[in-house]
Amino acid sequence: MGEQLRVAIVGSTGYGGVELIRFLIGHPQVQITSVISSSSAGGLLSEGFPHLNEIVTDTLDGVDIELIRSKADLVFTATPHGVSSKLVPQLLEAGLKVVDLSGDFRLRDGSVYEHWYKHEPADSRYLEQAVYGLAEVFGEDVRDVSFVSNPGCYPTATLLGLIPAVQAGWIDPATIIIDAKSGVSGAGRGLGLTVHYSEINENFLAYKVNKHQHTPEIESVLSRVAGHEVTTTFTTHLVPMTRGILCTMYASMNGERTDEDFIDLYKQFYEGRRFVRIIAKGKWPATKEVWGSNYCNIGFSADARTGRVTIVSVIDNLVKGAAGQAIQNMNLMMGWDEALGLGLTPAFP
Ligand SMILES: NC(=O)C1=CN([C@@H]2O[C@H](COP(=O)(O)OP(=O)(O)OC[C@H]3O[C@@H](n4cnc5c(N)ncnc54)[C@H](OP(=O)(O)O)[C@@H]3O)[C@@H](O)[C@H]2O)C=CC1
Ligand SMILES: CC(=O)N[C@@H](CCC(=O)OP(=O)(O)O)C(=O)O
Repeated sequence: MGEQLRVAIVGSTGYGGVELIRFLIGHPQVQITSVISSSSAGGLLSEGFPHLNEIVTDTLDGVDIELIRSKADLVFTATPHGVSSKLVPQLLEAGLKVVDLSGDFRLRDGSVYEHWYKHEPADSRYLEQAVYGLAEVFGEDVRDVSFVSNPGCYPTATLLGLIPAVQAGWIDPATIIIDAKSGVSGAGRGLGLTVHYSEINENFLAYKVNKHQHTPEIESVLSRVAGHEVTTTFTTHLVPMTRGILCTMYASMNGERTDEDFIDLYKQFYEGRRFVRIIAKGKWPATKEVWGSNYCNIGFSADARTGRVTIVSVIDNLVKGAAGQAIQNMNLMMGWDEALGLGLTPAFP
């Protein structure tokens, strides 16, 4: 075994951060050399996360660029929107490789970011430098680069489900409707009324309707694939479960297609990509089939009666939607097998 890559995690006390740690502990080419917290430096990570007791014994470092530079070669920034935009440029200037999990570098146009995220955008030089890491589609772009912007959780499930059909011209992009549902860990570890047990338990609600910050990310990628501007209706819902995203997507078909046609098209598109699984005809993906794993499962029904296709995709928001895809991107950046360290089997039941 060659020398291991030294990795630091900023935001290691958040849900994305601890999920990165869970996978990176088993990564054969990586050593975690710094777990970082802006509010608990000097404390033990495992104090707040007893599931890591006697597994991770590290003391939390503060956010100190010089210290990070001395300890690490690559940094995962699992930090909130508005924090990454300021922090990542400093890490890049220090010569570090970066995979950012936030939304701060996913949109090239700073004014679009400001409109949807309500934060000041990052400097345009760094927005231009960021490579969008939807691994199964743009994985080649990521090879050998030093800065990857990890896709959003909803866009990952949505785009993996839509891109092959849009690229083939089998659906009319103008008719796409995306009906997305997420478990509450998608909102992070911070406390708030919407994730309060007594308010989300036995409840089910739509939120950010026509205002969700992932809308421009989905539209810009679909526009890139379609070759013309695409707008979509994208509605998010909160489900009383911990992990998982399920997206149901509808679009009008161009021409007559069967379920088998869609299955064949998608199997061909994702050939050799181990983390996308196309479900057999007549079956529908469920979030439990991907729980705790980096898989995305996709199923179809092409309806001759309405001329529309229904596409359903599922991911674990914390894995394929965040930490897992970030590690997949690191693997691609380093020229390694994309599945390294990503333990393939979902937890069931
Ligand atoms: N949860 C999910 O399913 C997904 C999340 N994401 C994105 O990943 C990022 C992390 O999300 P998630 O882990 O859920 O969020 P959490 O709220 O659980 O964690 C964020 C962490 O960031 C740290 N942090 C806060 N402010 C600062 C700061 N100024 N400097 C450095 N660190 C700071 C906090 O730790 P401390 O106070 O210890 O520093 C906190 O634990 C976000 O941008 C989120 O949008 C992306 C896809 C899916
Ligand atoms: C359930 C829930 O609240 N989900 C979050 C998902 C956003 C997220 O995690 O942030 P990114 O934009 O970095 O992907 C939301 O809808 O805003």
